[in-house]
Amino acid sequence: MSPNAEGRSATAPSDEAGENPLLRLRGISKSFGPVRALTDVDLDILAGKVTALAGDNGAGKSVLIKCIAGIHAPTSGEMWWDGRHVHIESPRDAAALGIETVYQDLALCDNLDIVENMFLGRERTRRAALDQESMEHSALDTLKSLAVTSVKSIRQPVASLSGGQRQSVAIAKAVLWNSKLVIMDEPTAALGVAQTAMVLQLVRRLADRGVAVLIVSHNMNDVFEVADRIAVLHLGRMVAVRPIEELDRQIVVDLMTTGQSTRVAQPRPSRE
Ligand SMILES: Nc1ncnc2c1ncn2[C@@H]1O[C@H](COP(=O)(O)OP(=O)(O)OP(=O)(O)O)[C@@H](O)[C@H]1O
Repeated sequence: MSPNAEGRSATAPSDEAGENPLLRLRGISKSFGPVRALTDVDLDILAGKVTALAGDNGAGKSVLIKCIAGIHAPTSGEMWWDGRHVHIESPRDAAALGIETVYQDLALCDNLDIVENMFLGRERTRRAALDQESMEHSALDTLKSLAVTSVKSIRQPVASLSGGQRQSVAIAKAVLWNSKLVIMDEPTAALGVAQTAMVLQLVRRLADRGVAVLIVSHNMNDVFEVADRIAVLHLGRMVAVRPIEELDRQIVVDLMTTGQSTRVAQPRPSRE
């Protein structure tokens, strides 16, 4: 991760809402040869809030999260992390800042058990040997702190876990490593009703601990269940970033499909 090119101590432009975002994106564009995947995208990601990233197929959601995760380099645009100008040039840079991305199928290694997965690449050692006891304790404590009680043994290979349990372990891993921003790509896409509810509860708990969560989802029920705010991409442009109270499903669908909506949100019961 390099400081900004000019070496200036740039601070982020201030936000209209007066909140200091954990991550601020301004003017992010990304082209692949002649294909313009993102155009001039602005987005603030706030600690303690779930931001849902919505958009039709091909709108640019994956490209945007990959720019944040250090997989794609934006063609232009700027990013601030906690008020500091940054260039995230690799997944390692993203990890060093505290950004964890949970991809639907790639989050865990099937052949390893829960503890091994949670400590993969960051194993604890004691007297030149793996400190299994300490890793088991920490893994168990973290799962308990998130009220994940459905796994039988933390020494189970993750291949034997249900989809919801796998997502839970991936979320617990982010908590264990003190991630500040957790990006989740379609976390409930392969899950049934009960498991979806469990994972959404965990997403909420993550945010309630002060973690910023960015969740990509096509599922409007999930989005309205868990998100505090929704950002909508349309053909690579950010057409709206609004608190959930100002939106309803029809507005989000209008924004996703046409890039605009003239509707006013219908009042609905609060989530509490
Ligand atoms: N590596 C790449 N090379 C060329 N074009 C790409 C590449 N990755 C993405 N694109 C293009 O960028 C645009 C945005 O793609 P992206 O995958 O971000 O969409 P998405 O919103 O995630 O869609 P979906 O919901 O279908 O996953 C698409 O037109 C896509 O074809």
